[in-house]
Amino acid sequence: MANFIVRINSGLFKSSLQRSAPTLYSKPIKHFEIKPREKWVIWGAEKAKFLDVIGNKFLPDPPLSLEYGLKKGSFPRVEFVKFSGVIPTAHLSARYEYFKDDFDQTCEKFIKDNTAGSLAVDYEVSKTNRNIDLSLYSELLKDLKLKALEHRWTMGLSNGQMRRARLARSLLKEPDLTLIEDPFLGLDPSATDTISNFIGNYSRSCIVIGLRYQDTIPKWCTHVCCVDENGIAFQGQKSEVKDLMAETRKQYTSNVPGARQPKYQIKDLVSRHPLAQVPKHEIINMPSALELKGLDVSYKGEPVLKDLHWKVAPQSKWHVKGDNGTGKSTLLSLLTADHPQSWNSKVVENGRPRKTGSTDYFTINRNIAMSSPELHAIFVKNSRNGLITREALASGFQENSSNNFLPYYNVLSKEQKETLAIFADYFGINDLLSRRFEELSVSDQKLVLFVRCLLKMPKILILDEAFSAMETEPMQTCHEFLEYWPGTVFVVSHVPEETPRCDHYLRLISPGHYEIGDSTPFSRQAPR
Ligand SMILES: Nc1ncnc2c1ncn2[C@@H]1O[C@H](COP(=O)(O)OP(=O)(O)OP(=O)(O)O)[C@@H](O)[C@H]1O
Repeated sequence: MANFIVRINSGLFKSSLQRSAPTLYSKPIKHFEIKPREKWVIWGAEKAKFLDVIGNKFLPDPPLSLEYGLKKGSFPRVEFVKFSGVIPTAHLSARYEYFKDDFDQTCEKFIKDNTAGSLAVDYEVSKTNRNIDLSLYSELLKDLKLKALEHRWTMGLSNGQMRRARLARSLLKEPDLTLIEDPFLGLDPSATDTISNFIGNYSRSCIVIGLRYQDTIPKWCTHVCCVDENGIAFQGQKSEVKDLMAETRKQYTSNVPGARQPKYQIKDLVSRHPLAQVPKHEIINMPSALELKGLDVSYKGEPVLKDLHWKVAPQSKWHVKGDNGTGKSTLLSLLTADHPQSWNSKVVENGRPRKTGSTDYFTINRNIAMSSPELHAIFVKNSRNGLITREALASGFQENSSNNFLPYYNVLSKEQKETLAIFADYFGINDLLSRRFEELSVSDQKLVLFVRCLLKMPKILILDEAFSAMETEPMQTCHEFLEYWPGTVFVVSHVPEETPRCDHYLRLISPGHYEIGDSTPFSRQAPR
């Protein structure tokens, strides 16, 4: 067996066999090599593309310029762990409506990934004949803190829980090379430590992770490869490239003045919001935008939210905090009526209790817009059918549903088209409008989803991990914009740098335990 895991020698890469197909980078990659026991971080805005290169997703030219150090004749076993949402295709409502048949598998089955079945029938069909190493299975469950979730339904896992399950599922396949993009996004600090320590100590597969310029490089990392649109910018042992990294980080994470030169100003955008013209004294006298009067939510008798009292004034900005699995998404899905227990007189909107018959899903959602990992996953999936960015944005005007992808731009009124154009200009996404959503960088996709949820001028804006995976500059533009936004805002975010300024916070701790308070600026997170 060769003494390397993967190696590139003078390779150009293409996405198609066609002669005229453009190459991924203008110049060949001279040399890149990962040896056993090395722990690499692929670093920078173009990390996803480079992970795909070393994961054999592009065609190397010449063919042997990309090699895997395996026994002759065997295929490289490469696993990609991508965390774009909960189970792809699961909209929030599907997550909470009990066990639609496409998704009704337990966490154990999801991780073992060798049979398919449905609650509709009482037999299962084998998907593979691979042998599952049951001792590895138990080890992964223990190390990734999944034991208690083993018999739970996969659809009901929170984002953080699902990430750990996905990682276990990939590693159980005993890959030679495991590629993980942004392994820490959306994780609370203790889950971040769990996953980071786990990856650092794991020795049964070579794990390579992709991180953004602004991310902290984990202590266990031995080598860094910085990539940009031209390929490898620099690479080497972490200690050798330390200074280059500091310089690069400074360059990319500071605002580049003049890079975006919008024709419009924030006031031109927010003045379109119905609350923008309402004087302060009238806002103060309005009923609460939302009030929870002792809300309880449980799953099969297990409480998640218990006796929750919460009053939200119009125009206030809230940071909804809490460790993975404490019920943040459950709470938000209740607000958007995606949760079966949403018809609850303990939920009071604008002074009116929400009882069955008193309002409906569409009326509620006329005033709410959101960006969330679930929605992101659905957009990526839909864009495989050709959804372009302009249409992705236009769908933001759909009054009643965040989940409608039929072409809509041509149906928009003149005023709506103008709003879309002004927002696209301000956020610097004009050049993306005719591109397919799926082709955009993850950072641009997130930016488009953010802009999309502003367009219908919602009274309530829900930003669930809306800025994770966004590059610093566009994120700062969005945060600055939110300072002037006249609607009520709920933010869910685990990372201080990704959290826009909020006036208050609600911290969910455990069922029946929560804290409400005024936000203070975040202290910076301790490095991992
Ligand atoms: N349909 C369901 N059936 C059973 N349990 C569920 C269901 N939906 C959610 N849960 C459980 O309820 C708890 C709260 O989940 P929720 O997704 O609301 O947490 P969260 O705070 O948003 O987590 P994260 O930060 O990881 O996104 C979790 O333990 C989750 O496994």
